[in-house]
Amino acid sequence: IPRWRSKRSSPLPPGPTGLPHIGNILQIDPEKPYLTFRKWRRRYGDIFFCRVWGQNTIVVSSEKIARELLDKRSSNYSDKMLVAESKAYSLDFNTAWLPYTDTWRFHRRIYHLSLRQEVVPKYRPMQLRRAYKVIEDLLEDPEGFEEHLQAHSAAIVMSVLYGYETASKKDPMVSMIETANDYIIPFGTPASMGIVKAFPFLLSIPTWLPGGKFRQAVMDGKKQVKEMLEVPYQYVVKSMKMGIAPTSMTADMLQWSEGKDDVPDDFEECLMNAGGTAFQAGADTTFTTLQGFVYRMVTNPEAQKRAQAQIDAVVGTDRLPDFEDRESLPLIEAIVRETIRAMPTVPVNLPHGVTNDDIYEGYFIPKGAIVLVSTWEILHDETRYPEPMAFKPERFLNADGSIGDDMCHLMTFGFGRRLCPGRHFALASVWSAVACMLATFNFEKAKDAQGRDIEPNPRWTPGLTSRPTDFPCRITPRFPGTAERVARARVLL
Ligand code: HEM
Repeated sequence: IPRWRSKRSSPLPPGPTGLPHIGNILQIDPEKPYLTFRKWRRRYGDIFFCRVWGQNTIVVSSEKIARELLDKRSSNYSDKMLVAESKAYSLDFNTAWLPYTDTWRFHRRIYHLSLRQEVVPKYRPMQLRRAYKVIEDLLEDPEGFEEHLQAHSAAIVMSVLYGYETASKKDPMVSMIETANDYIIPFGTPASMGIVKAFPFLLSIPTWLPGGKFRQAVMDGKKQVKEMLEVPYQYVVKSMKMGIAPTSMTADMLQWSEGKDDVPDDFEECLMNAGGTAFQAGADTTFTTLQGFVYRMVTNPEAQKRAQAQIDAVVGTDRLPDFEDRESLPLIEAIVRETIRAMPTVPVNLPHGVTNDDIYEGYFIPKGAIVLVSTWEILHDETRYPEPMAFKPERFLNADGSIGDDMCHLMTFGFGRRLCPGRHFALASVWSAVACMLATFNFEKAKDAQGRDIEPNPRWTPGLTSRPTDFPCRITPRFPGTAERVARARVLL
């Protein structure tokens, strides 16, 4: 592939040679792309160039370059590519796939009005109530922890978006959304969209031909997406008519729009789409982070004990931690940060599209390219984090035990104008669940029939988020009377 140059003849960043048409796709580890990027970073440096299905791709592995391009030059680095392809899949409802347009800006306005830092504290009682429910679920069925954390994350997000209270087991609304997710997640990756870009006939062949299975899946998926967007929205509209809708992003925005004259014509569609996006963006990510926390606790008993001792000293054993305690519990904060540093929830950031040709440090960055930030690589830089593979929450503490000012965990929420609008809410959800679980349970290795520890050897899920799964562990209450403690906390909430 010729390394083409700009008029000013600046070279593209260096990078691996690829094959015609498909580029470097076969060289990239599909499950752990950040490991391939690590190899290439060592060879080519903090900014390198590759092609994925003919898509020019710039990969950034340093915070300095990510900030320079995506934050400081954000007006040029906030677009999206594959716009026609995402439409073909009916994924163009999703904020994260929208190009840099007024529709996208209005989606961001919705999130800003309802999820900004000053607004999210109103959801704290709900977040705590949901954290108490996790304690109850773990008391009843500790082995099903993965399922409980997943249900918890979905519940908390359904509540903030729609004021919808999920039923305890297999909620019908959540199941419906998850069915749509089974379609959206595999189809929604840049690689699968790239396949359609490369072979557009896949979407037009009759369904009964062999390749037609693909087309059938897309057709079914479109129906599921439509349902996923409309049903929860209609639920809020109906609850509002009945005067029983609790506060939520959708209810607040419907109220906000009443009597306003600067509301766009497609307001309803935007609100539906913003809700659908935020469920997708928020439930799986929160679950992934909490699952990562459990794994780190099982494998790092010392860190766990120190955090529990701090909770016992600050909170005591009568009540449960609440947000008022947050500043007095620096170790909990440090554990959350280190959990995310050790395996960022989103290890490689979502693609940002380049609007106009640009030059960075003498390298040409072509219009139409996408920029990926390898967050995992930045957070495993051994010059910044010695022994990067070790779990050490104390990295984030000052010498006097107070929390330090390295907020690197925020990088897992992205950069620039596309930065995750749900981050304040998400971090509060994670904090409350982590603090409540550590106050009440020990997380230990499971034992085999001979009473020996079973070393957890999790599988890390591939995809946009990566979480440890399929590892056994033993979750036992730290004190007798935990159920009563939860019941008391519930009354006092
Ligand atoms: C631990 C939890 C979460 C993580 C790690 C996370 C991470 C991310 C990341 C990496 C992006 C892409 C940013 C970029 O392109 O630079 C993103 C975008 C987004 N997130 Fe989150 N997120 C989380 C929770 C949430 C929650 C709870 C919500 C809403 C309730 C949410 C809503 C969104 C939306 C709407 C976008 C698209 C933004 C855009 O393209 O303009 N996220 N998130």
